[in-house]
Amino acid sequence: MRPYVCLRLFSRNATRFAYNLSLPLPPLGVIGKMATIEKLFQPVQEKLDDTGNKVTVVGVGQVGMAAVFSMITQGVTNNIAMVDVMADKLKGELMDLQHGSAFMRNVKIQASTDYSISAGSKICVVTAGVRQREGESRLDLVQRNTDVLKIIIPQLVKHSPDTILIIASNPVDILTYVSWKLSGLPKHRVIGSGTNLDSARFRYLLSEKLGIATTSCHGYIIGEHGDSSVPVWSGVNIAGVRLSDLNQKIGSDSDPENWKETHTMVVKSAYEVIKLKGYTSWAIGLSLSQLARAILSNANSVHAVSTYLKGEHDINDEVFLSLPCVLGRSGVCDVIRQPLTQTERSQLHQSADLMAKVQAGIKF
Ligand SMILES: NC(=O)C1=CN([C@@H]2O[C@H](COP(=O)(O)OP(=O)(O)OC[C@H]3O[C@@H](n4cnc5c(N)ncnc54)[C@H](O)[C@@H]3O)[C@@H](O)[C@H]2O)C=CC1
Ligand SMILES: CC(=O)C(=O)O
Repeated sequence: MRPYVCLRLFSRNATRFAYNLSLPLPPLGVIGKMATIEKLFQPVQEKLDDTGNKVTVVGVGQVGMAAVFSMITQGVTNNIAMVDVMADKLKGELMDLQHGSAFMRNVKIQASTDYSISAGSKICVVTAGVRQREGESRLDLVQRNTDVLKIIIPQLVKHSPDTILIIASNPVDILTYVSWKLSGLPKHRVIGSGTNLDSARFRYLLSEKLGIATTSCHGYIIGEHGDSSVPVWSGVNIAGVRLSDLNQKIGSDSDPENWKETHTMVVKSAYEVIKLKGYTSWAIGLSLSQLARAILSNANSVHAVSTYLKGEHDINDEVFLSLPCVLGRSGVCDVIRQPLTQTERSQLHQSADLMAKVQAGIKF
């Protein structure tokens, strides 16, 4: 196997990059014997490579690169490995980031088509696979992306047996279930990006309607990331003031103010962006970065992510859907027991039934 060459000898305390170059390079020791470098440094001890916060991102397409860019510019990690099947694309993305090294804070970035580069990752984010074309639903991608995960997941677990998987590839809830099955990891270490994105879209749209900051609008979308997602109108609040106390019909068909439309817009969001620019990337990249930060910093913060749902809200199937979860260093620590209305509960059950039906048709 070709060596991975870390260029840190040439850029001490700057951003560090490695790539499995097509030509074998001399080992580090040989580079280190260059006269100028020998004159510059008095070696005291070997440098440690482990930063304790390594994240691997599989798939350097629109979503993967938005996630990488968010994580390194927001200081979530300073140790990223990127894996994809397209060697040229990988190298191009690596070089492009490398040219930004003067603007970053000592980030180590590696890229390879070989999964050994992912070894020792605290988190592996999976964004590989096909995306929807205009008019396609997320569920239309299920078998194609299951086949992609069959290649990826065993490799990730082989090289990082203690890792936490964050799945973003669609249909994300089904593929989180597939990853859990393929990985053999405990359920708290397999997480789908789920409705963290839908909830963010919801909060943004509420903020536009109310004329206040997105961060001051509190509310969760649960269930499926996508068409059957469930808005928890009963919990939407501003500074603890529940909108459902002000408008008892909020979110229902009979609401004269038609707040339901806000959720409809959330569901349509991805389709609209895909129609306009071909894909969605920035918001999911930021969402993945937030989830990685929660885990790496052991934040015990609450996020709507896709998790193992059997036993919650009387769901009997082995499905992964989003509920608000406490995320920390070991993955999902708690599922928040939201009190749901009868309508919200029955919508969640419909999502679960749909997931179970789709899962039954998957060829592993
Ligand atoms: N969960 C969410 O909220 C969101 C999920 N997505 C999903 O994320 C996925 C990726 O979307 P984009 O980045 O836009 O697609 P893209 O086509 O830009 O990138 C996909 C990448 O996966 C790579 N890939 C394919 N097979 C692979 C394999 N076996 N091993 C390693 N890499 C492989 C491709 O070479 C490509 O670079 C899609 O399934 C999309 O639907 C997209 C947006 C939001
Ligand atoms: C594509 C997708 O899943 C999203 O942007 O919500």
